[in-house]
Amino acid sequence: MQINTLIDLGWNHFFQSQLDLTELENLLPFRVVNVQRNLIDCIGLNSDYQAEQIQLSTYHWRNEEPEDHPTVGDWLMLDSDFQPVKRLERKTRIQRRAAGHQSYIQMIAANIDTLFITSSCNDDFNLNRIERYLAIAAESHIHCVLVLTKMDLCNDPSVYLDQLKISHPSLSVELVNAIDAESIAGLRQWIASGQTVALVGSSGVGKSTLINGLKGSDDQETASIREHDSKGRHTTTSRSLHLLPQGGLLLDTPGMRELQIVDSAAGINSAFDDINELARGCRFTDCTHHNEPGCTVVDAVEAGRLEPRRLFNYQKLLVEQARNNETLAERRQSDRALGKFYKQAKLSSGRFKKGE
Ligand SMILES: Nc1nc2c(ncn2[C@@H]2O[C@H](COP(=O)(O)OP(=O)(O)OP(=O)(O)O)[C@@H](O)[C@H]2O)c(=O)[nH]1
Ligand SMILES: [Zn+2]
Repeated sequence: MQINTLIDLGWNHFFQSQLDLTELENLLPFRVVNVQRNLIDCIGLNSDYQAEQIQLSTYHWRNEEPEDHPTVGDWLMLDSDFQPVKRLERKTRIQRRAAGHQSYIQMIAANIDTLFITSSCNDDFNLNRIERYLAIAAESHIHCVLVLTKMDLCNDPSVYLDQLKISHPSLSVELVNAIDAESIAGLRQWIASGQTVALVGSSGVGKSTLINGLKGSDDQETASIREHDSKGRHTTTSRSLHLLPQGGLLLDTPGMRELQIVDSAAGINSAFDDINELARGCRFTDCTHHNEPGCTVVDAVEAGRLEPRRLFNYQKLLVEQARNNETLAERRQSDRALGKFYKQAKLSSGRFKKGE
């Protein structure tokens, strides 16, 4: 697609408002489209308003924390020699804390507007996994759309749609055959011009098929951008941020594809706000909703107003999150507590089943 304005690359008021007049006049915003080892590819408009791809070294950020290094989706401000001056604050961020290292945060992607949680209409469909992705997105207030693929291979998609209606009545769901261009056309409503969408989901659900379908066969994004680096060499790298022919951008990196761990309790609590709402009535403020007296969450499960599966998944994600944020020494200590949790959870689920 032709890049005419920065808006085509996802620029908006949030980024512009971080600059003063002098910076606006003298610096060029470039968006990071790929990061490999010590090299960063970014696209922006040069001073003649021509789209240009630049390759930078990460040297400028050598003394900064890993989370402050540029990641795919970031906006960088460059001077007229295409040298980095600063990185703009991120609107949203997907990050991962390296297991066992409380301090090491690795950025996976930045400035995603919408997350396509991809699942197929078969055995891959798993509400717990969908909730895990919802919690990751909630951590950074990223809007989610559930894309259910392989509808053509499924006799009765209503089996899945009905489950979603009960568990997640307000979640937007798109049922598609990822191989069929007409079928995926409806997804475009979620990828408006200047919007950045990322895909997550298990291997084989159809993420690559969707990306290729949305990009279309006439892949002109390479042709319309001049490639240039500081040494004037041309570079060809496969990008992680793709410009779509109708506008909008698709972010696809191995890190996004492997996304598993929910990093913050805030994300989990926000994705399970119904449980938090119920928990306000619990007698104890630190109620774990297992077997404490006066627990309104357990009451809701027993009364059929909350799925036991959903409560268990919430508790499991919180335990996992806490464990991921521990140092190795703390982790050994808490392994015993984790065993206790599973025992307790098993007892509770047995109790719920009896009550059904
Ligand atoms: N019939 C049908 N086949 C599909 C659909 N979506 C994907 N497939 C097929 O499923 C297989 C896997 O699809 P991919 O797009 O490679 O899956 P992926 O999610 O990118 O997998 P990873 O690269 O491992 O993450 C391919 O053979 C696709 O052609 C669909 O909606 N209907
Ligand atoms: Zn409780």
